[in-house]
Amino acid sequence: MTRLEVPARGHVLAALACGWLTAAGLCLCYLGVGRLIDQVVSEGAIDWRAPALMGAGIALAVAGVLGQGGASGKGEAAAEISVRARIHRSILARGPHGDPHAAGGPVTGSLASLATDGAARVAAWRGGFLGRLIASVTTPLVVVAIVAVAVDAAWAAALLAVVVAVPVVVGGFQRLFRASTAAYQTQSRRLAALFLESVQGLRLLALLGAAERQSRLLAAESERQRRATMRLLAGNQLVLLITDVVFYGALIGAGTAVALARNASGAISLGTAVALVLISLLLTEPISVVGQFFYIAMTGRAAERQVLHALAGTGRSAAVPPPAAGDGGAAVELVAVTAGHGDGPAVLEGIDLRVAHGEMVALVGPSGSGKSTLLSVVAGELAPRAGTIRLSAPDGGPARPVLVPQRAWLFTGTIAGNLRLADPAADEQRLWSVLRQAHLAAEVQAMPGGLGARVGEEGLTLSGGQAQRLALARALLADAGVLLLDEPTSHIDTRSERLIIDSLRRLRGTRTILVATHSAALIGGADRVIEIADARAVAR
Ligand SMILES: Nc1ncnc2c1ncn2[C@@H]1O[C@H](COP(=O)(O)OP(=O)(O)OP(=O)(O)O)[C@@H](O)[C@H]1O
Repeated sequence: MTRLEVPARGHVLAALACGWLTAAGLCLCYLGVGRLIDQVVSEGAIDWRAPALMGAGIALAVAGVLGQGGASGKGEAAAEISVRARIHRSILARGPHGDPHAAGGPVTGSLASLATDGAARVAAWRGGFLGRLIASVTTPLVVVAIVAVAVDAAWAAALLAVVVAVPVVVGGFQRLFRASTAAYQTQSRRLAALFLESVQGLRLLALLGAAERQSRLLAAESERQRRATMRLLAGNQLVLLITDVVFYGALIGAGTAVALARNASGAISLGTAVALVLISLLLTEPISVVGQFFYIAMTGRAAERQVLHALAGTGRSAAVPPPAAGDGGAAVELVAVTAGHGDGPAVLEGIDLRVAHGEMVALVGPSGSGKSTLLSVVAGELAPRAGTIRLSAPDGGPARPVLVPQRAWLFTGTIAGNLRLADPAADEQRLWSVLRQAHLAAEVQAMPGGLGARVGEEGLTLSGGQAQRLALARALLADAGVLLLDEPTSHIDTRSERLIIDSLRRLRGTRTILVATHSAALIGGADRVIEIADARAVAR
């Protein structure tokens, strides 16, 4: 997996350094304790050096802990801002008209959830936790190195061997339990699929009189799932117990045994032996982060993979070059354009089309003939396989297209929020103006909260016609010279159809409009009708 670029490297290194500082401080403090014991035992008096050593050690450890907390917090904040900004840019790159279900790309709604929860998880892992994790895992090596240099090389060498052997033993135990985790996941997936199918086919099951049977099957499957869960939990508890016992037992036991042996042989004093036993407690530091590792790192890495996948999806669609500016003679000009989807056959072949400024052209043709494909190509969503597309403003500069897809996509939020996706700076006056142009102002005024009325999951359910007019208003707010409408009146009530057609009539002359449609009323309102048939465009 390639890694997500996160601007938290400095903070991670600072957290690592602070973790080491804490370990070094605690080593000093314990050595001070050892010295104090030696003084009391052998001299019966205490001079200033032992307490000074302890004090200095505690000060270093406190500085390390505070510094690590600060660095982790700052790293997490920096990472979260950066990841969230990249996802926001990716959402904006899809545009207000972006098809949330564009081929191969992630659903825009899931991008929004990635930008909130996903970004926080990635940040907690890469910005906040990574430095602490590396510090904890490497603490035993730092401690062993300090002891080797400053106290007793033999104790350090013996403990180094144990420090290296323990993770290997624990890893072996965990591998033994991997099979039970896999079995649990398979069982889980089977139950989820069964539930989903039962809910989707509920009506059919009832009609067939099979609902009772299916519910008994679900109950049996749920019981199997419960048992698998309990087995997994029991297994996990055992792994945790073994891990704890092996880590604590081996490290503290070995640390104590070697220290006592060295003291018995006269190599180190009693105080130093006690200090080494205390220091061996520091060697168990990695175990303190294992639990957090599974939660923060696993969920963070999973979120990171999703973010990378989502951003890669945007990269592909952003690779479509924007249509070139023309000479100003026509608003839209297609020359010998050939286009298709993926590796499929060409849907459009050698299309030549000129649309004048302010003209409204209806694209007609049988279903599947390529009307939507043509609009995607003009919108810059789909790169043509051959040919040229030019969009120009009346003054000769480049013109911006905006596409309103067949299914109006509304985000959970307010009416104003949905409109402002097209122009975040638009004031209320402009919002009302585009709503009036789309013949939706009166209905929004009547909604509780007006522009602040909530739509989507926790709010009002707009009718298909209202949603389509809101999408049209949003496109008008984008202030694009070329308006591309994909079947704006299909699947909506006749009143909404009439209102949309009237809106488009009023827009004629001010915007260049290409509208793919089967509606006779809409076709009747156009300046010109172009039929797409056999992959070619023919005037009708
Ligand atoms: N994302 C896609 N991937 C692969 N093939 C596609 C994709 N979108 C459209 N097609 C294919 O391209 C052809 C033209 O489809 P298109 O949607 O452009 O037709 P249309 O004229 O707009 O149809 P309708 O009137 O039903 O909306 C069809 O054969 C369709 O199956």
